[in-house]
Amino acid sequence: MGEHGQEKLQLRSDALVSPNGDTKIIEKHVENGHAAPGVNGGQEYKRYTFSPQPTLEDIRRMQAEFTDERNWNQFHQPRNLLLAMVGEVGEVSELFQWRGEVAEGLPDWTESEREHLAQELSDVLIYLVELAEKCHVDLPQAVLRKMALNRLKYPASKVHGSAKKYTEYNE
Ligand SMILES: Nc1ccn([C@H]2C[C@H](O)[C@@H](COP(=O)(O)OP(=O)(O)OP(=O)(O)O)O2)c(=O)n1
Repeated sequence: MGEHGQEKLQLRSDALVSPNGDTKIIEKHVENGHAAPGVNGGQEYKRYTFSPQPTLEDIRRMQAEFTDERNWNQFHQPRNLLLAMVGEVGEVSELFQWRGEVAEGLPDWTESEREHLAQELSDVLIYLVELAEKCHVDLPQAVLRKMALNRLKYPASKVHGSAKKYTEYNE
């Protein structure tokens, strides 16, 4: 591939599709060097990826240590954990409310707003993982089973490019 071709490829991999469907070239949407190829509306772009650690089991164990050290297990029954998680979801919602739709990567948010969001999303995850533990749901395996079901319910060949719910598709 010539120099020109490489430049085109670079531009394409920097393209991001905004919520209204326009493809934009943006300067910064992947941080910490994590990136994987993705597809959005037929366009290739760098998909944001996570660090591999901690695993869900790591998070479950760390939260169990946190609650044991404080003798808080007595308060952490399933219903309380569910209410705590929903409360934290509300805190995430507060960060988004009245701002209108935002593009992937939250380009207009300050570092402090991003950190606040990271903290609130972490609270949701921590309570979700502990809720699953206390309900004896093996969350990593349950997710695999559920994703297999989702693939059966929404075959890519049938639903490609459509966001309709499965009940809206004619047999
Ligand atoms: N009884 C508790 C209280 C807190 N936590 C842990 C899990 C959450 O990650 C975090 C929640 O702490 P807060 O209830 O203080 O909530 P925030 O951190 O969101 O603070 P604020 O509500 O002031 O934004 O601490 C916990 O496991 N059990």
